[in-house]
Amino acid sequence: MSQQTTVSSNQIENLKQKENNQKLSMTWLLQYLKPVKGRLFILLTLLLSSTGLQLIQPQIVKQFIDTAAAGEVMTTLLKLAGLFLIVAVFNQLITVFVSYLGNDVAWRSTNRLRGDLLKHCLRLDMKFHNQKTPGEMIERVDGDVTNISNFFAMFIVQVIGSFVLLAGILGYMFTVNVPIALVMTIFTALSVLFMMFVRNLGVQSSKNEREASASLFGLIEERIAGIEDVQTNGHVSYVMNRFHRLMRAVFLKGRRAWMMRVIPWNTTVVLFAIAVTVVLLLGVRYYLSGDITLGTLFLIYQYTQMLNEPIEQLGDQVQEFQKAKSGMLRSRELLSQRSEIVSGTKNTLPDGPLGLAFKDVTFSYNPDKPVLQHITFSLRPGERLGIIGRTGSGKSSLSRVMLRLYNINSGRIEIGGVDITQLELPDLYRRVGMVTQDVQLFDGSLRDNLTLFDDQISDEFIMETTQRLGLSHWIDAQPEGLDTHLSAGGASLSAGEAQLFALTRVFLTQPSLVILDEPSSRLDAATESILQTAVDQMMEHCTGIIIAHRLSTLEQVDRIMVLGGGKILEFGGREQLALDPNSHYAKLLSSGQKEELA
Ligand SMILES: Nc1ncnc2c1ncn2[C@@H]1O[C@H](COP(=O)(O)OP(=O)(O)OP(=O)(O)O)[C@@H](O)[C@H]1O
Repeated sequence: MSQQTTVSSNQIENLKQKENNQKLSMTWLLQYLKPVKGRLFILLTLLLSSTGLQLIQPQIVKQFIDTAAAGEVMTTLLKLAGLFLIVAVFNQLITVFVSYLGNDVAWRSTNRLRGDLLKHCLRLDMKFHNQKTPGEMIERVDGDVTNISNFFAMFIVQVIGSFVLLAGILGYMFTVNVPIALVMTIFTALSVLFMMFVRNLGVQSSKNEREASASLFGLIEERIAGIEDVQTNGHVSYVMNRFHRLMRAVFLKGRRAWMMRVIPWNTTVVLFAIAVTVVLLLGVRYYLSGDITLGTLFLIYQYTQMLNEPIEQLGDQVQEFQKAKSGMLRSRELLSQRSEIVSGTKNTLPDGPLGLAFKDVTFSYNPDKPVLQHITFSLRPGERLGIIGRTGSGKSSLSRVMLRLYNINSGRIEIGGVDITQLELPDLYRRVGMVTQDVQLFDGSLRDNLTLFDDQISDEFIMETTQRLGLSHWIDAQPEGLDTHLSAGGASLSAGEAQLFALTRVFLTQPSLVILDEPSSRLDAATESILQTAVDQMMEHCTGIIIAHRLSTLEQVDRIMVLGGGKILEFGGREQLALDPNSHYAKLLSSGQKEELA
């Protein structure tokens, strides 16, 4: 009951956080800029210098024109030309460095965000991961952040630079000619206000675009992961059909998002054309009336042209901002997802084999379909339980809830006398081991894959364990023994070898309670009997649960549980049940329905 309360309060918290996302989307990102504030400061200083130089350049040209028009000496003109060259080259160098530093700041800050997102995803519960494909997660951890990164890189450089340049141009123009300066200011203010106003126009469509793109990645990842099934079942054309449909959605949503982003830009282009015309007409009038020199007329023209660039850059940034904002919202949304599995605080499990108790446990993946119903049983430390039952009867689910991959709906599970919800998760995982039917290999050496990157486990212990479990001849056959590099995905192991591999992995951690889900289903009879003896020996030091399809796997267990439709049909001592002709177990044994269980 208490877990149900936790779930609903988590959901409420998620909703509240979703509401706050809109307000917080910029502020929370700033924390990622904190570690790079030194670089940001240098960036800003360079940027201001570059802006200053950009403002000076037309002034030199103005001097040059006025000097030439006044018929001054050649040396003054040459000096002015030389000065212009030096300022231009220096400015270019600063621009290159500003661009480098802008990208550097963006990468440094967003890589931390990528790391936080991945760490967060790895901690989210199975219910969340069941709903998301790995491809979709890649897009969310990397694609969304790349958008934010582009925004960081260019935003800092361009927005601040553009505003300073605009302020410099307009400020100077007021000292030259007030009416022209007023026209330029009105045009600039209109353009900037307009862009502020339409800033959010494309956020939702950009978010939709990213969602469509995440689905596309999800499809590609899922189908490539199941390539064998896709090829052997002739699914290629079906997959291509789905692919084209998703591509179409990406295209349509992308086009809409693009259109929403370019509207502000196009509008400012029109505004700019009008402004240039008015400024030029006024400039010519003042020149003809002798109020300004030819050099000043050029300066006015040049500064008007220079207004275009920062305004365009601001326009580009509005687009980038829209893309980035959708990325920020999605990243923030992901970070605010809370795992339903909350770690407890106790790490007080007793040493040695651990007892286990299920007390009226009910569990379902979806509310409408109960998977485990009122399960009550207990095992003493060191006892072994064999679980049998038809496909879909809930055997694997029983082991998943024991390891807190899912929270139960009601009831209580105790390991070593402690409610598992009160246990620290790392303590639970350290003491309880599970071998499932799926074995995942990671990119790394054979040793790393067996120890799961735990360098406390010695090579001698690995070799001793693999010898007992019958995997040593396979390791010996590898070119570099334990140092052999294994590729991710498991393509280099047969299904049976993978099962031996998984068993070795779990026994290397010396668990106090071990759950073996169909440990020998993919092994031949000879290997199975060798393995059986080894597993029996190793399980002498722990409590064991064996989920089996074949009754022969269960000859050494103390107790038997028969599951059916998520309920316990029978639970008792193996020998007593075997002797009771009315028991399910005895009937299965005598009728030889060994395969029918599977
Ligand atoms: N991730 C999941 N989401 C929703 N339903 C699930 C999920 N995993 C299993 N189920 C359902 O829960 C029920 C019990 O499944 P479970 O895997 O525990 O059965 P099992 O007895 O281990 O079967 P098998 O012998 O085939 O391994 C099945 O009806 C299955 O469809």
